Amino acid sequence: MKPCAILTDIEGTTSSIAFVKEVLFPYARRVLPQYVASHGREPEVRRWLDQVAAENGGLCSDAMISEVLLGWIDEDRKHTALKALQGLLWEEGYRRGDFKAHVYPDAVARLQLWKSRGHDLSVYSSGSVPAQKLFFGHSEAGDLRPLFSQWFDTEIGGKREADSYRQILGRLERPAEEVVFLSDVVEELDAARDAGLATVLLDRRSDYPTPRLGEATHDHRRVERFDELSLD
Ligand SMILES: CSCCC(=O)C(=O)COP(=O)(O)O
Ligand SMILES: [Mg+2]
Repeated sequence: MKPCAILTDIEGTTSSIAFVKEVLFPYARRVLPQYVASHGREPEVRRWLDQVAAENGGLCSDAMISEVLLGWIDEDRKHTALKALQGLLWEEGYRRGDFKAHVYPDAVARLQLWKSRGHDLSVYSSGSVPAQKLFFGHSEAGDLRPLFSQWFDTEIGGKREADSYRQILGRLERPAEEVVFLSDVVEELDAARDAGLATVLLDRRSDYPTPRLGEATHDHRRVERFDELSLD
């Protein structure tokens, strides 16, 4: 088979939702107020804090901005500013070895196989690109960053918007029919398909105890594990 490109989501697809919700988010919640107080004047941090303040009626203190961000963590908001800040917060935790990122063993094995067969692998996640690189650089299976050639986050556009996938196709320099998008979220797959990509729903039993079977809820190809997915 001609080598193709695989574009994969992270949370719920290569990796468990529980790890993100039970390890990463509580860690970010715990360290955020102190981090904002200590690093809030650094331009890379200030840029995002100012964006949050402006979008919330011009919040006038960093303590108020922190409160908004803590609320967004609890709501699992996929806001670009929050995601960028979370990447900065997690950096020290990964470096200190406080946690390693979860990646399902079936995903690791299949990604390695596809890579060895010449398929091109890229990531598209709501997590910021630096957060994605930390995640795969400090995974339970070791440093998986060399598997991936390109990384995309919501700076290219929202994951439920077809235009984001059109932008990504331009960066991959491939026709849509050569690209397969893997995700656990039906609305993301709908948007990718609108842009012409092939789509596969990852419907992992540990994350989604009630199977999202076809017809009534979606009409994407559905698998529960990466090793059910053959590209050949
Ligand atoms: C890779 S950063 C940690 C996960 C995260 O914060 C996130 O929002 C992941 O969302 P996804 O688009 O990968 O489902
Ligand atoms: Mg996901």
